[in-house]
Amino acid sequence: MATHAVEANFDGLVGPTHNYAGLSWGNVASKSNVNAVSNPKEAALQGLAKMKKLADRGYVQAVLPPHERPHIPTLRALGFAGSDRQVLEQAAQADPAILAAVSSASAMWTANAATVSPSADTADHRVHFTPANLSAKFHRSIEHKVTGRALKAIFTDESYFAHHPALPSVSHFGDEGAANHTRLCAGYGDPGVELFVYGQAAFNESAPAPVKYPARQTLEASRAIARLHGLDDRHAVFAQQNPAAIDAGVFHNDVIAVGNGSCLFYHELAFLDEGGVLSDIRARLAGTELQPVRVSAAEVPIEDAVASYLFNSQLLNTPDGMLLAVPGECREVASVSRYLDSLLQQNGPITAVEVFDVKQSMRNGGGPACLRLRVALRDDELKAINHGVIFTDELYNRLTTWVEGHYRDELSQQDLADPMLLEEVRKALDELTGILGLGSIYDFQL
Ligand SMILES: NCCC[C@H](NC(=O)CCC(=O)O)C(=O)O
Repeated sequence: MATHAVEANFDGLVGPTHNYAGLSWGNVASKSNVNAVSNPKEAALQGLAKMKKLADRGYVQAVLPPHERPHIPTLRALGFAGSDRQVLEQAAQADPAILAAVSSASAMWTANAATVSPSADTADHRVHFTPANLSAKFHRSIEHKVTGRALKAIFTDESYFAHHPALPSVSHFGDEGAANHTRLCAGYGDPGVELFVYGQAAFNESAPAPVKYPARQTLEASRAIARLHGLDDRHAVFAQQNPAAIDAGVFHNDVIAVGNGSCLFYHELAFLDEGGVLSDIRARLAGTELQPVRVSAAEVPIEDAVASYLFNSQLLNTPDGMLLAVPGECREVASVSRYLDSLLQQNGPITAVEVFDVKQSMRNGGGPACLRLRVALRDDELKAINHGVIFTDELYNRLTTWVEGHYRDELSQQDLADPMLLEEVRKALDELTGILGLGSIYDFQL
């Protein structure tokens, strides 16, 4: 009999400094909304509403905490000194771009928090976690330490869970976590095929690479993660992302493909070698047939896929098929809306579509799939985790009250220098670790 397991979705709770700083070259939405005034309260409530809707349908939903921002220890490491207030003041004066980078709420996109390999795939049969170094962007490269602390505070039992430090933080080992990793399997408890998608081979200068925008993930990083997690050749496939897709604004593979169970939903331009990817998966997938759902450029031009974030959807099992949880923007782009209608007529694995409003996050290039980290857990593993982060009606109510009490409904780039903001954030986060039962994970708490 197959082992029973579930997929738990760990959504990032949007932090109180959610703002639009245009920090991500290659991410079209981030660049085009630079300097817009954000609404952190609305952003956090939109995220909570998504979690609530999915929890209400019976999915195992959990939350990962936001990070401490602005991050004063990083500013100190860069030479700003004095009291916390003076550090802020100096940074704001000397280099507002640095202040913006250390103030980003980007840890909300937990698809980039880590790569997770379920125990059915790994050599020691534990669930393995490696926080992503996110070395391609300075504002994201400062996330992995606290991410690692949060994951260790949740997945505490070492007989079930193994934690690795992030890979060396240099471009050769650029790693963006689960956004470039998807798992195909029969059931969540069965051995699966982990598909690692990379943008570039770092140690081979003649290999194909994008020319306009950076490739954030390297083959060498993906291979290192597979080694660390104890995945042998039966459980890992490495595929190069189409460089042309990166140059069209597909900065992570989850902007152009998503997999769940035996289904791979993808755009024809997602991979450099589409046929090779499918046959590599098929050769390894046990107990089920791969069900590819391929979207052609004639149906949905790649620009429309990027503008709508069609593929940055959550693909979830339902009793009679799969649900595609899409961002609202999908109904605003004509080709995509038409495609979604036709998808439901196809008699394929995807049998339902539901729209989620995560506009605040979308304006920084993060859709429903970016906001969640998937962790497949056997029943005994699920039991072993710290349950303070599991979503219930009670937690939803507490977090909603917490957001309403601590978050601003407007934040501009100038506000990032406000010393009151730093105080508000620390007060809020200190309370949050109590609500979630995480102990001390932030630098200001240590
Ligand atoms: N998976 C979605 C990640 C989106 C994220 N955006 C940002 O960091 C934009 C932040 C800003 O521009 O203020 C990124 O590009 O890594």
